[in-house]
Amino acid sequence: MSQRFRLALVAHDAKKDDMVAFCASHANLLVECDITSTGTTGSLIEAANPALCVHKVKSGPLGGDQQIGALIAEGNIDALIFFVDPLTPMPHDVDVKALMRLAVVYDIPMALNVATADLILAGRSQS
Ligand SMILES: O=C(CO)COP(=O)(O)O
Repeated sequence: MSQRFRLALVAHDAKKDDMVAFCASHANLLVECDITSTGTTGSLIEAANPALCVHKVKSGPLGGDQQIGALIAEGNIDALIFFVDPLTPMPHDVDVKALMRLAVVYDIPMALNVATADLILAGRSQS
C-alpha cells in the first residue's frame, strides 16, 4: 500500500454491532488505515480492537457528522463507511444528509451498508 488510506467510519446505534464486527473481519487491512470516527462509534471500535488507530471527532448528534463532512471537503478523507439505520428517525437527520451529500460532491467512495463496505475494502486490498 503506497500511502495510508484515510477512512471515515460512522454507525448509527442500531448498526454499531455491525461496525464492530466489520472492523474485526477487516482488521488486517484497517490497521494500515488512518481511521476517523464519530465519538461513540470510534470508542467502540477502539475498545474492540486496540490495534486500530482511530481519530475520534464529536458524537454525530453533537456535530461529529459535520466535522467529518468538513474533512471530506478539505480533501482529508479517501472513503466514507457509514452504516445507517433506515428505520429510526434521527434528530440530526439534516447532518446525516449533509455528510452523505459531501461524499457525493467530492466523489469519494461511500458505503451505507456492510455489503458495499466489503466491496470498498476488497478494492483497496487489490490496489
Ligand atoms: O450519529 C451518528 C451518525 O449520524 C454517529 O455518532 P456516534 O458514533 O457518536 O454515535
